[in-house]
Amino acid sequence: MKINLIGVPLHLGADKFGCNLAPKTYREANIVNLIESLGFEVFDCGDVNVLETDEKRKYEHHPNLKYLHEVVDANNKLAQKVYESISNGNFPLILGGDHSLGLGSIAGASKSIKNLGVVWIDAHGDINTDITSPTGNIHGMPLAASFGIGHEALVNVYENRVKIKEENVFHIAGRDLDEGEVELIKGSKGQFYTMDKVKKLGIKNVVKDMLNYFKNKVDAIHVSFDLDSIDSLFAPGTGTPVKDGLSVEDAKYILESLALSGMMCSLDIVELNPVLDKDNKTLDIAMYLIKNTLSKLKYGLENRLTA
Ligand SMILES: NC(=[NH2+])NCCC[C@H](N)C(=O)O
Ligand SMILES: [Mn+2]
Ligand SMILES: [Mn+2]
Repeated sequence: MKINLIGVPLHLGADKFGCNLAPKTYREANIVNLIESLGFEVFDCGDVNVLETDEKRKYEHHPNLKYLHEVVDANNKLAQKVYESISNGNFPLILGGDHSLGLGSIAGASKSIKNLGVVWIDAHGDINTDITSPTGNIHGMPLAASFGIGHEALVNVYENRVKIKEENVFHIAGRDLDEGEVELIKGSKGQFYTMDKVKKLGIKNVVKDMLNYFKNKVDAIHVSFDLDSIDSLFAPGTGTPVKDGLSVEDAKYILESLALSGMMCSLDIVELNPVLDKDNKTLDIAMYLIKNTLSKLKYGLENRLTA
């Protein structure tokens, strides 16, 4: 198994410059060497090509889906890379970029894996639609679109089908939810462990619930990690920071437990904004989490084979 690095220099889904620079920042911080030092072979697939556009064309395709055409195009390309990586027996590590890239990751992973589970770790719900979104930023919509709720252009990214079952979604660390998102969660078949719930239960119990929930339920799990799930005090370098979030150790524990479970097939690390970061704090956290998570992947594979 190789690790496939896939960079997604996309910020149009966030409508804020900066997170498009993150893939370059990770490479300059020697992410490839870091992963190789864990004993993995790394193949860097390079960056997904993002179409050029400009501010004036934001609403060209839809009044509340900014840069719709460009975001969909980038996700179609990403989905193909993720699909190829997994179907070749490799592990795609997707480096964002804004979180709209979850559309493409999940589309690609769910083409290889029939019954895909998704763990979405995020201060935000990312379950808005063009109707409920207060901003029109597509990075607030990818999770809903993946389970079939939202504009058809997002739901049908890459392939005309709903990518995952709503009940296969496990969301952790929500604490900045919009009205429409709260409504959707109320009637949802997905699992939503908000920050309040995390604090009440403790992270160990959250992870226990998560692993039990997915046991015998899904074929594999795609993990989508938004760095703003971490408390903005520790991780200031994101476009939409929120306080009172996960500690770095909480995040580490969630991710390493998923790696050790043997169920994780792919991983997004999103929303690093190097322009907003302070002393590389957020970059360092991201690198630390990537290193620790991947270092546990091998044990996960063994666990899977012996299970
Ligand atoms: N991936 C993210 N950081 N999403 C932030 C979304 C913020 C807000 N809920 C919106 O829909 O615009
Ligand atoms: Mn997000
Ligand atoms: Mn977020």
